[in-house]
Amino acid sequence: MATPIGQGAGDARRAVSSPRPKGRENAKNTQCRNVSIYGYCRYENEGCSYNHDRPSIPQLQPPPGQRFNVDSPSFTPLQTAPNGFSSSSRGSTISPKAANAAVFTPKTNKAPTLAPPIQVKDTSSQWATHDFPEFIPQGYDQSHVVDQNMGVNPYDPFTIPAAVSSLSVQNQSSQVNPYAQDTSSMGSAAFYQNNENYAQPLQYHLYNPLGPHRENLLAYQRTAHDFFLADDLREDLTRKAAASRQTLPNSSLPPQVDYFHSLVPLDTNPNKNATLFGYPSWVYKAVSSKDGFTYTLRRLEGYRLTDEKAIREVQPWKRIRNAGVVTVHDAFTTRAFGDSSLIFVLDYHPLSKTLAEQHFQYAGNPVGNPRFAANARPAHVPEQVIWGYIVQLASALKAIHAQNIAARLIHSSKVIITSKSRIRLNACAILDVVQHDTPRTMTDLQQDDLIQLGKLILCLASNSASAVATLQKSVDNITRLYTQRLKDCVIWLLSPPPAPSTPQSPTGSSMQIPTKDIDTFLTAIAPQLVSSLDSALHAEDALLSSLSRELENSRLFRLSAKLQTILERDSYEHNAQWSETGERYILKLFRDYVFHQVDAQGKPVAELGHVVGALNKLDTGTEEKICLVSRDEQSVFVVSYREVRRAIEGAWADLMKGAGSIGGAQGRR
Ligand SMILES: Nc1ncnc2c1ncn2[C@@H]1O[C@H](COP(=O)(O)OP(=O)(O)OP(=O)(O)O)[C@@H](O)[C@H]1O
Repeated sequence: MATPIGQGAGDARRAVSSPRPKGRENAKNTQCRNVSIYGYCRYENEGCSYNHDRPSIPQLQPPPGQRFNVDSPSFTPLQTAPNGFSSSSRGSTISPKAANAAVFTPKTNKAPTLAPPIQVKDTSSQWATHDFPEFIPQGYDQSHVVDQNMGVNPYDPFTIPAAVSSLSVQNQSSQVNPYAQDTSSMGSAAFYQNNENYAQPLQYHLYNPLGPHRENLLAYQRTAHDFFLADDLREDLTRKAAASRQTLPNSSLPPQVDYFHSLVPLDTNPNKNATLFGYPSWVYKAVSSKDGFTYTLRRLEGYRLTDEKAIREVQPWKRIRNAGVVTVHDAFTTRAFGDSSLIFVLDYHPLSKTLAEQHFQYAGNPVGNPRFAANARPAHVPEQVIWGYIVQLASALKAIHAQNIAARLIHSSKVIITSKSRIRLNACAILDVVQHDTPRTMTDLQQDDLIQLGKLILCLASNSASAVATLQKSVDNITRLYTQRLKDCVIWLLSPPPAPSTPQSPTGSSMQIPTKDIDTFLTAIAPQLVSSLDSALHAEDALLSSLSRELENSRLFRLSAKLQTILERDSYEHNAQWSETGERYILKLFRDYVFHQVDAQGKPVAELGHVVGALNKLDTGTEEKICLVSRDEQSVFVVSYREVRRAIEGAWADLMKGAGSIGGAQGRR
């Protein structure tokens, strides 16, 4: 435990090598002030001249009138169950005498918190009637024997580690402990308690970042990036979160549209193009009062529903769950906008852009889209990106055609980019409702999907939304910047499907004409599928790695929260353990050590690396020692992280014993 090393101040960050206390002539008559709570003076072997009286350690003796002999029951440790408790079943090798002997009951100063009830035969056994000396295991480091006068907990081999006892408190009160560490391996932890060779369970060593290591960098050379989520990813997620929370007070939009409220327009283009749907369309973000989630509402202005069956066309779309399709949730008509409008409820993907906004100059906007500079030229789309789009759209079409429906609208303004190179079809189900009475067959519509896909790829490869107007020329131009394979792919998609009848070859045998459908297309682009899958797996690895950094943050946050929950509580102000000589005083000093560092001139030091490093070492419970200095610089303690950790766990367990509920009144104070 904490070893006070006397008066004097020092740099709290200084490596610990404190001078030996000076002796005095009559020091032997004076009780050493450097004795730790375990009765151990670290300078004793180096000639400390103070008095180190300790209580004598009783040795294992037979009770009076008895001698140990071969028939004496030998001490056999109870078989330890995986949970660390002694098993009640005894081995068959115990002699009958041993079986009749009283159960060995360790004498401790404090009842163990979690020990299972031990049955003591109190009448028949002489062992129970005599004052049996305390059992000291061989090889036990006696420096841990406690000086009773120090008033702290003695060493007790049966004491459950604080972490376990806090667990027990948690279990007893059936509360969820939000600060609890993973206790899945506590069974083995209990088994190895106080063992010299005890290795910390693996979960305490999770913070083991692989290189490059930044420890040797100076504070100003480090960035928060070293410890937390990458800046670009964090900013992206934060901006998306902010966008999805955005509201528009005082807007002229209706406050309520069916079960949606808080409408915010996503459409910044006031010039509506009615050619795609046959109606001008508007897009809003809105919050559902059914589930509180944010959705996208696409409104077709001026639509009048004449046939109830039309709106039921949305049903099969609700079943489509594909990463390349914006999920359709519902459709309804409303008069909330002062007209008769048709509303489609879709998933909301914050800050998404359409392919047209991303890759083309906004052709339909004479004023110029504010997101693009007036003279901005669209950048050339790399072939790898185009293949990525093809694979995603092909996968979406596969899922759609498998449900015996068709996308019907694959257009650069109706495909959105939701994150880097991630696209989704965004106008599904709309034409199914609006053109409900179309005479076209499903096969025809599905064939048209492939042609529309070919046109979209052609536009992307030509960097122009109007490339389809000069189809042949645009196709010929593809090979200037892209491979022949991409050109072949576009030509195949644009070409009409083969005739349904199987023609006869000149020799009279039937010829196999390849069908034109999404399955054939997927087979043809198999190499691109593989490379796309590889890219997706790499992206997943990168995200998982980022996620693991956040995992550490949550662990450290919980540890820090635990520390702050324990410290500075009114109810503990007059508690001896928290006094300046008490066992838990070091927790206050440790808090100062971690968060209130000052330099030699007394100026605040705010070094994130130090905070993260110290909390990690605390969580791990390393044996590394640190020097804690009181604010008045009159007391200096040398403690290991392990000791601080134990003190925290003990204090936390005490706190939880008195807590009504962990998140309750006491917890919130
Ligand atoms: N599901 C969605 N989630 C988030 N944003 C969306 C969603 N659907 C569309 N948006 C955004 O709304 C804006 C308008 O979309 P819209 O489909 O109306 O495109 P547009 O270019 O305005 O086409 P049109 O000229 O046909 O109106 C775009 O910036 C788009 O990114």
